[in-house]
Amino acid sequence: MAAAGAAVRSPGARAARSPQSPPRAVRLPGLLLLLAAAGPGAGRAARLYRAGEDAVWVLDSGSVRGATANSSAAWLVQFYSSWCGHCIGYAPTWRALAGDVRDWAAAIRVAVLDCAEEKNQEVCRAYDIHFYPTFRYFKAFTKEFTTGENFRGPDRELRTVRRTMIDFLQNHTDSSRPPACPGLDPIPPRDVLALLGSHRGHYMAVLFESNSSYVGREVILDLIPYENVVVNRALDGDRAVLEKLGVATVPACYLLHPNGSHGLVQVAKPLRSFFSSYLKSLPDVRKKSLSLPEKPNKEESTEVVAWREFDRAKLYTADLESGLHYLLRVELAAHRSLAGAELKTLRDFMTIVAKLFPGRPPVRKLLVTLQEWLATLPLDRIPYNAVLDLVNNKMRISGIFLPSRVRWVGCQGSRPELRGYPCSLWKLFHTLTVQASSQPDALAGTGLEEDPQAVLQAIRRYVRTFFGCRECGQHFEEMATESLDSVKTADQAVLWLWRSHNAVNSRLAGQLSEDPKFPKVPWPTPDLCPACHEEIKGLDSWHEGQVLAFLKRHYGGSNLLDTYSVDLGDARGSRGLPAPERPQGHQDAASLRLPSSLSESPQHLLDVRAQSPRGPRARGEAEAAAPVLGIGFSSLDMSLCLVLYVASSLFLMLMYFFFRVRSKRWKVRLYHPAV
Ligand SMILES: Cc1cc2nc3c(=O)[nH]c(=O)nc-3n(C[C@H](O)[C@H](O)[C@H](O)COP(=O)(O)OP(=O)(O)OC[C@H]3O[C@@H](n4cnc5c(N)ncnc54)[C@H](O)[C@@H]3O)c2cc1C
Repeated sequence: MAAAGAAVRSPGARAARSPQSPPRAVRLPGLLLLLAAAGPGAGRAARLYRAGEDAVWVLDSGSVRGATANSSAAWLVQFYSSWCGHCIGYAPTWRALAGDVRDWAAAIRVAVLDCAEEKNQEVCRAYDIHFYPTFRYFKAFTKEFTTGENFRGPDRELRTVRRTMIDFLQNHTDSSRPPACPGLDPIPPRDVLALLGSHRGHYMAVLFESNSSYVGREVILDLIPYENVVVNRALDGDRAVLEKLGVATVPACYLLHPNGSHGLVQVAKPLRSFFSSYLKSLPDVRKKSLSLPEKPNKEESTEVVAWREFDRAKLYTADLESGLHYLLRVELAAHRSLAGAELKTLRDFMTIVAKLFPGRPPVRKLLVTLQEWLATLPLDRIPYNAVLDLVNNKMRISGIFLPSRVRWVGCQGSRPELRGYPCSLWKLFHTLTVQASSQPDALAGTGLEEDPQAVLQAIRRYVRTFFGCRECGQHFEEMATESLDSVKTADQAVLWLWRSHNAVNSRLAGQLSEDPKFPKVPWPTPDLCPACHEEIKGLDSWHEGQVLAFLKRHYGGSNLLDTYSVDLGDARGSRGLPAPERPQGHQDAASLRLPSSLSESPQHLLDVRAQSPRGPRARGEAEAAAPVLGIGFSSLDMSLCLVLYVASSLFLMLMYFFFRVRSKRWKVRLYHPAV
């Protein structure tokens, strides 16, 4: 235990320091520059782990398959998301674990892969990663592609994970066992007696221990890279042997020297680190070269990201759009296809978003198109790629567009891994509840208009089903189960979310995921809303009426600034017009509807095939056709091609008959000039 503790200290200490260390920042006149490496879609790196600096193997889309397939070592990979608070909080433990088992690398390696990086999103989908962190074991010498075995342990404490690593190694068959991994099963105690006095040219250590102890196996693995020493373990069942060797308590280490002498090892404490350290420092015991995570050849590109000065009292379109981009193109991408309750959750959530999102017209049009498509789709399963095609507007329908990059403004973090997506999601959720209470008609015709909890329920189900941070989802669900029933009006829904968010803030205050520049305090702070705070009998209290009014102002469309928003270029369709008006309720949303022939066409295509006389088979084909989107053509593209092809063939045939008839007439004229 002390060994673990000692090892934990070194990487852990670094990790514990880092959150407090200031961002590498340079202040230039009027501009604060953050030095950050390239990263998750934002051109900013999520650097929870640093290749070559931490003992962790940092994998990515290009290396994960090569590393884990047919490897001579087993792997334990943590698929994480750099924005996920739990992953941030767990990073010191993971770094400490990797440092602690660094010497086991020839047998088993500790790795990470950041699913928040957009370039890794395909691979995370291939490995079926829906929530973060997800831990997967990969056996050595796997020939076929595998998504790995889920880590199963009572907790994620360092010692627990280390023990499961040992169990996993022992579960290898003899043929698939990493060649560098020594035998981990105990030898019969009597065999030790037979070895006494023999000369074998190297040290041999035997760890006597109880059946439940892991010390022996840990010491065996610790000594993998050391020459001139072999370590075995034996159980303490045979009292006679123990007495003969003078072993009074276990764990104990009996050492046979190369020259045939032998005796019990005397250590101050019977701990893994004491035994390992003793054996490593024996004369002539040397460390072989060790395979360790390499530093990348190229220096990680450090790019200069300008700090965007912003007003905390404002809401930024860029944050909301970046959040939508991440939600639709990265978070949902974790799901190969959507069916049943998942699909319904997405449908309802998109209905709420499409009707209530107060952003720029091209983005709202896109949301409406997506929502209408989802709402009218007769299929009970759709491939995610079909959603992506629509979001990417493969149809090139003018005036619908969602920027495909992240640009945080009010959600900037002082370090790349802080804030960002979860911050934007909160802002989106608050905006939705506020819009629903300010525009009572916005949801008319959706079937959700009568329900004051509709927006919160849609958010709740989205978080439970799709939000990658599973623990966050569970906490949110607990809050909803406890008190969401009390919400009877749209205003109460606004306040419920505000209260719940503050509860999360106070739970997370002081944790590693807290940005020191943006401390988690009860919000709105007195400087933002003096009227929200009052003192009742000496106690700081909220004036909820004022809070509600403040939230409606803060998350209202008129507080939304387009500053720093990604230029929509031609796609905007409203360039040169005054700044986009914020939605005026349902009327506005309706006016955004595309001509039905356009807005319905993707659905229509799937529809037509699904309803064809070939029934379910056609439905299957319809679904299967959508992945074509993944290589750049949607089913719609293909169908348009077909239509054009048929039309041009008809045209050519017409031309052919036309000229045939004319040439016949000429011939008649030539042969009968008098006619
Ligand atoms: C549904 C949900 C549940 C989460 N649960 C967890 C969890 O269990 N554990 C974990 O580690 N992380 C969790 N997170 C992430 C965490 O809450 C933060 O989003 C993240 O740490 C980033 O913090 P932040 O400083 O950007 O502020 P955030 O808390 O993300 O807030 C974003 C912005 O919202 C405004 N704001 C703050 N408080 C309120 C309020 N009460 N009402 C209205 N507006 C407010 C402020 O302008 C603030 O800058 C969760 C996120 C979401 C969306």
